[in-house]
Amino acid sequence: MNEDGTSVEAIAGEIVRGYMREEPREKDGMGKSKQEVNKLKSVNQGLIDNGTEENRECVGIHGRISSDRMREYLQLYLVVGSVDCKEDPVKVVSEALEGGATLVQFREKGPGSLTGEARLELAGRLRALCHSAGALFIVNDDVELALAVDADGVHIGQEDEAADCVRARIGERILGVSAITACEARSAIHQGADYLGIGPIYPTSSKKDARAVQGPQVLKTLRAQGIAAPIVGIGGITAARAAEVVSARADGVAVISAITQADDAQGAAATLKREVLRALASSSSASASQGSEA
Ligand SMILES: Cc1ncc(COP(=O)(O)OP(=O)(O)O)c(N)n1
Ligand SMILES: Cc1nc(C(=O)O)sc1CCOP(=O)(O)O
Ligand SMILES: [Mg+2]
Repeated sequence: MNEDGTSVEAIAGEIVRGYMREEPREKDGMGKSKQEVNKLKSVNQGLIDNGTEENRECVGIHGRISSDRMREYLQLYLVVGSVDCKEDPVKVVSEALEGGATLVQFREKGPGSLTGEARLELAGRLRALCHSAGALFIVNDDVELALAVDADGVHIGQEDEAADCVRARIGERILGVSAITACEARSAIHQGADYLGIGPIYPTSSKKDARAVQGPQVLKTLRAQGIAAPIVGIGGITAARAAEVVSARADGVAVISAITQADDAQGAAATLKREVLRALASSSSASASQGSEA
């Protein structure tokens, strides 16, 4: 509850309704024309429109997201908070979406991060941007914030609230869980995870309390141990390393610095996306030719 007696949910509702009322509009908050927004949507395949039936399918009205759909959204996953960005986070996210990011996680944590209404407002703003571009919007750690801004889902780690409790609180929204062992992965899936975040694959400077570096081998090992769930690799991933991560059988890559610290966030996202798509195509043609030899 705020000092004036308004609840966080009420403020969030107003913010989110404000964005939803205004869309679609001739120009969005970033000054994009309808044509530009449509172009963004076509960059992001598997599209959702804010407030349409197709959008609701992704966020839980029609049941949990399918694994196939989840895999598509994991292709280029931007994890972002205001402290990660060299520039205005709204600009960074907008450019990343233009470059082809398919999912954005709002991870507003650490020294200097936003709190209270500013945090809520930024979350609402990024959610609206993501939906305008046909991307998903997920909140890190904070279930209350995710529900307040009507996010598509929540990402939690092994040290956060238990996955089954979060699943109960978020209904059919998307649940992502961090894991590195097959035991953690199986338990997360059993408790309702829709995808797994596996890392750090490489050394990272973006998370001070990251676990030991795993290398891409962890992905192959998990697959060999029968973990078939949608997986995104995270930690130290750059455009030069993205193909290696996907070839090790991740469905996509999650990055902070490769986009938020780039001079050209759109270009960085586009290059990452191209590498991911190229690696996915060559993995699927390799498995098709293995199948035809069998
Ligand atoms: C996609 C993705 N994978 C892993 C993480 C890390 O989550 P967690 O271990 O809970 O650490 P914090 O991000 O909360 O510091 C993630 N955020 N996203
Ligand atoms: C948020 C996060 N989680 C990690 C994990 O290993 O679970 S690594 C990480 C930070 C990723 O940032 P960058 O792309 O800049 O390395
Ligand atoms: Mg966490």
